[in-house]
Amino acid sequence: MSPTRPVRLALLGCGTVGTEVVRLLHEQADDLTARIGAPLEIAGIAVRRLGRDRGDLPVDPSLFTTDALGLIKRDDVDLVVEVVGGIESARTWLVEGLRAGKSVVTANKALLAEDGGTLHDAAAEGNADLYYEASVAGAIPLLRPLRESLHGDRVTAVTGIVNGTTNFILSSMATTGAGFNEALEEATELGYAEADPTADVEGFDAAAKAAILASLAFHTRVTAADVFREGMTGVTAGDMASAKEMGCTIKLLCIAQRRDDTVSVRVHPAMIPLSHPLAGVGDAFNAVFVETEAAGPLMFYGRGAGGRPTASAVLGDIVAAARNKLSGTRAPSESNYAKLRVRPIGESLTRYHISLDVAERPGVLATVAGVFAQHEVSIATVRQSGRADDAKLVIVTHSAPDAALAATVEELASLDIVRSIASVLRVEGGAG
Ligand SMILES: NC(=O)C1=CN([C@@H]2O[C@H](COP(=O)(O)OP(=O)(O)OC[C@H]3O[C@@H](n4cnc5c(N)ncnc54)[C@H](O)[C@@H]3O)[C@@H](O)[C@H]2O)C=CC1
Ligand SMILES: N[C@@H](CC=O)C(=O)O
Ligand code: NA
Repeated sequence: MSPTRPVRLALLGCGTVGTEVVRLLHEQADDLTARIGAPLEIAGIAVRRLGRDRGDLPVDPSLFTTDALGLIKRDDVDLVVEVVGGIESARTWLVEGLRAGKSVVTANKALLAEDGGTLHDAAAEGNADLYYEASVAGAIPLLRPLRESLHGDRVTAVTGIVNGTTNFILSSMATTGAGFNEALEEATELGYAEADPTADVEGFDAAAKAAILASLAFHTRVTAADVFREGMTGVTAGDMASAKEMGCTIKLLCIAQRRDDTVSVRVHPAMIPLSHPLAGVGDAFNAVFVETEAAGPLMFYGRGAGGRPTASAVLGDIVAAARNKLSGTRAPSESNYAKLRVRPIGESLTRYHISLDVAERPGVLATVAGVFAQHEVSIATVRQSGRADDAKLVIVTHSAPDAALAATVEELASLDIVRSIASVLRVEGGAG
């Protein structure tokens, strides 16, 4: 294309992120033109409903259309920017655009984690770019470092807080004692939550991000179905209080680890010591540790959710894709040569914090300890409190295969002397 002709983009979606993309395109138009070497122009904006009052959004109303596919197919569209979300329609749009040689910028982690392979294949077919920095950890530049800067190194682990909504809720529960519903409502108002916040609180959103991170880090296609997922709706005020007593807090973590030629990828709430760097990551902030063989530990921190921070990442990708268009080049394509086996959760090494209500009579502790021994799970600490019917045991284990820990908990639950299992939490980072 001629360097003087504007680069024209089809914007799909004008919600929390889409409106901020429009604003940034408007506010930074001159700088963007200088950085790209040609102006960026919005060719059209696909929305669900026409005629909605969009306040002071700096855009010509005639650009709105409800025909996303028709917009993508237009000859004057160079780039497709998708900030709608969801799977089916988005997949159709993006595959159509990529196959036709239109580069794509998307924030859609759900689609990338479910069927990223189809998008990457379509990008290769159409010789187009597929950028998705906003899909994981919002504004934080994380995917480009994994996709480019660290390609001379071997990543061994990626651990982090990658969901802003749940971090906002857990931080509120830990610091102000706010209730779950109240904190979720506030996170939704602030534009952090997904259209269906179940995706946040049940860990689906973090699991999608974990799959994307693991795919990039380990040069292996990892999908959401490969990720062990447990949400944070089971975390109670009691768990938080118990964590506090032990000098810990609770965070929803994404953990992807390489061991030999296998990887494990999991998302679950975990107890971590207050001295752990992730413990201090509050509000809707995200933080991700990347450990590599040569570089050692790297930490990425910033805003993982919210319209404007996410739009920043989208704009960065738009600039990269527009520059490539103008110079007739393409970003590095998908790297999935390693094809490592994904280990099931049962094979992952974890530690458990188990809180039990038990009968207070001689031999109870020995019986409980015997169950751990039988499953070859070693106990790190035991605390007993209360008397008579109120006796409570808090046990923290050493690291063991998750399957052995789960079997231990199952057997404990079946004992007469165990009145109830008050909580089971995994432990990370030396807590306990
Ligand atoms: N809000 C955030 O903090 C972040 C969001 N994302 C992702 O960005 C994407 C968009 O998220 P939000 O802006 O928060 O969602 P949103 O729900 O605020 O916006 C989506 C917009 O798409 C529109 N839409 C639905 N169906 C459509 C159709 N057929 N044609 C055209 N428009 C249609 C909706 O009316 C809505 O305005 C999602 O994939 C989300 O996972 C990624 C990172 C952060
Ligand atoms: N709902 C997500 C938005 C960003 O990806 C979150 O809360 O992190
Ligand atoms: Na990012």
